[in-house]
Amino acid sequence: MGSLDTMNENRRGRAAVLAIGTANPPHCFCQVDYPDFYFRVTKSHHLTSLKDKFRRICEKSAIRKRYMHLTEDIINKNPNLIIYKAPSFDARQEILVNEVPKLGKDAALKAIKEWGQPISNITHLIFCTSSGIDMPAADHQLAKFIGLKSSVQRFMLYQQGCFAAGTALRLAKDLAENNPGARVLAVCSEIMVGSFQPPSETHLDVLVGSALFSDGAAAVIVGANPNATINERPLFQIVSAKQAVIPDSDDVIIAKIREMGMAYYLSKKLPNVIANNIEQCLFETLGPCGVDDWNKLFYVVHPGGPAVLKRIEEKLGLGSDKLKASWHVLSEYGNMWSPSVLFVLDEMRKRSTEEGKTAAITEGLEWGVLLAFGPGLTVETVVLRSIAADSA
Ligand SMILES: CC(=O)CC(=O)SCCNC(=O)CCNC(=O)[C@H](O)C(C)(C)COP(=O)(O)OP(=O)(O)OC[C@H]1O[C@@H](n2cnc3c(N)ncnc32)[C@H](O)[C@@H]1OP(=O)(O)O
Repeated sequence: MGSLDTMNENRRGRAAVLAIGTANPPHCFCQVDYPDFYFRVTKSHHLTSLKDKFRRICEKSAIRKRYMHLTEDIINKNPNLIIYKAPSFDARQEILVNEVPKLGKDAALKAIKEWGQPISNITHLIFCTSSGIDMPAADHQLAKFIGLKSSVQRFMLYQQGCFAAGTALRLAKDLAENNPGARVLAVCSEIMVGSFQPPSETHLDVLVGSALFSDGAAAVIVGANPNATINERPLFQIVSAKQAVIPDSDDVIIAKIREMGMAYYLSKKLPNVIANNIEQCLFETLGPCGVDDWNKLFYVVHPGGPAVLKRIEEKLGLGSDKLKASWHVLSEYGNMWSPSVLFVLDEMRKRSTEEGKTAAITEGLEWGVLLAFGPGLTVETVVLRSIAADSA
């Protein structure tokens, strides 16, 4: 691992995550109760074999609970939401353009509180969502909600799916390292009202998404040269950030925005395609530093689904606890798309605090990697260096 230290050169001036905040809507659904709820509110009782299949998927999902903005009341007020392919775009949009920035605000305010600096010190805003689309966009709404100054430089990343947090960290790193004094607020916020569909015998992938997807938002503050005199503390340095597209995988995740809302398709190949290509992404990033034992890193992996995490563990030969933060987020929150991987990052540093480790991550490891993936298939590989609380 010695040559990873070459990545440590010029570490002054390198961007770091300075704070993390997360938020969920108030309604919590227990996974064990969800099949009854889902088939009742969509008036699909008669589809008994589909319900049995959905129950099997829920049982295998490794999810204990999820949070959702969507309630029975909202569904009753918008009856087209439960008719497969019925035009319902306007009703979905109405909810999303209002709620996505609000949920983002809750996460952003938590991150800002932890950071402890005045909101006026934020110089850049990155907002990511695949839930709803409007102009002025969700970044503008969030800036108003939290009172960002009007000179803040905004970047809106729409429709990147589950890899968007990796893209946001990559962009935040560039901004923080190339604009002296920059403090970047990056927010990912998703609400599944756009993708909610009733069970359909002709579109079985809907059962998978309905069992896994959930709502959440996460925010980070990123900056270089943290100012210790005002108590700015780096949690994770962003050492490098790279995007790659897996060849011939365009058809593995598809999401089409249509009058029926988001029509998504999840190939059964997905867990294997990701797992078969993840080592190449790690080699390209960490191979030149001589890293060949993947167990010497800590992992912040998008909890796309249990099969995805299992296949990655198998392919990389990881010990059974290496992805435990991802499994935990999957269990307690489900797959929230873009914010998921930032929930995992948050979980990592919370665990280390509880376990009294000196480094900011479990197992006391200094070097780690964040892996976020989504449509394309696109993989974001972000190398992180954990900063020990006592040496920050
Ligand atoms: C949005 C983004 O940008 C990024 C994302 O995160 S997209 C979401 C990525 N995640 C996925 O696609 C889910 C990956 N799959 C899984 O995690 C698991 O396969 C699972 C939870 C769905 C099922 O668990 P499993 O241990 O594989 O159980 P398994 O018995 O093989 O499958 C259960 C049922 O689901 C069905 N199933 C699995 N994957 C399916 C798919 N993609 N489409 C339709 N049905 C599927 C199986 O056919 C099976 O049906 P039967 O019980 O009738 O035989």
